[in-house]
Amino acid sequence: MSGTSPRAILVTGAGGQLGTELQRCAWPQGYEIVAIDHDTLDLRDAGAIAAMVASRPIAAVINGAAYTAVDKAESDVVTAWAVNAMAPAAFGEACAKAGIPLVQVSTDYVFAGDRQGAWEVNDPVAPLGVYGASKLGGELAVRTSGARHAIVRTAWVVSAHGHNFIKTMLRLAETRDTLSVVADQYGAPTSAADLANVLMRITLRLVEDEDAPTGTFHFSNAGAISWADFATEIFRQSALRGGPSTMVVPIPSSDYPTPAARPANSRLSHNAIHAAYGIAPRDWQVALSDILDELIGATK
Ligand SMILES: NC(=O)C1=CN([C@@H]2O[C@H](COP(=O)(O)OP(=O)(O)OC[C@H]3O[C@@H](n4cnc5c(N)ncnc54)[C@H](O)[C@@H]3O)[C@@H](O)[C@H]2O)C=CC1
Repeated sequence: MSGTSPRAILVTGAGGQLGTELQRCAWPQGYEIVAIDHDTLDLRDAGAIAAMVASRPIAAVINGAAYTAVDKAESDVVTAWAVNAMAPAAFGEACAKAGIPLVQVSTDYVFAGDRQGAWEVNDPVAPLGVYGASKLGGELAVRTSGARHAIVRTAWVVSAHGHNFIKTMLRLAETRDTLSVVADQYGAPTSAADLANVLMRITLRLVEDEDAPTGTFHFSNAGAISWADFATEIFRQSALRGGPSTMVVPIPSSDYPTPAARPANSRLSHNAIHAAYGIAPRDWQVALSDILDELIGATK
């Protein structure tokens, strides 16, 4: 690409789990990642979003930022909707105007989680709380914006950075002999690094191929477990590395009340993303191992 300027991909949520991994991805030569966060652009400001997209040539937007404080959202409805619904609406409008694709990240929380099996992309949505409802608002805004788009729903995002279940478990294990963990909510963890790679692949296709598949897709790592199972495996693999470990006591969600209700079943089907993009996730245990390698070190 010598002599031509690189194609810029605007990434929001630069300091978050996903944004961090998107910056670590092996983007092909000729691409430049413009990763932004609060300090550059407050997503509550729709006008600033429009100005940002119009301010320079951009090849695509990946909107990975979100108001992710699920419990806090229950009492901070306006901010949750501003960041999770109005900002995607502004990106949708701006991307449609600029004629560039938009990749929007969404969540299993758009589903009620009230039946067995893995959720397909067209299954009925029925969010249980403000976070899920506001993310669904974002999906609808993007879908109707006129921008060429991919909406990628994910769940249980974990990585070596930021706030997530793995880091919380390891921290608590340092000081506790036992740990009570919810055993009646099911899903599959998603490595932020694996998700970032998938979003990179989709974004590159959308930029380079006008006929690339658009619409709604699901991505998580492969498997189906409860949070208690997840914690048990974290401690098993951590102990192998000489890291913190403790005993997991499985409890029902009713013993761990939270302001926001969570879906009991968060399993996401990979049928759509496999059919459209040939993407098949690796097992969650293998992804967990990579994260623990980074957090604790390789197996002793
Ligand atoms: N963390 C999880 O378990 C799940 C996350 N998701 C979705 O995946 C995506 C990525 O999540 P994570 O990386 O885990 O989130 P995170 O909480 O680690 O990062 C969120 C990012 O959004 C930015 N942000 C929030 N409000 C902003 C504002 N007003 N202006 C500018 N930036 C703002 C934060 O500064 C941060 O960089 C999000 O869209 C989230 O809704 C979906 C399902 C589960």
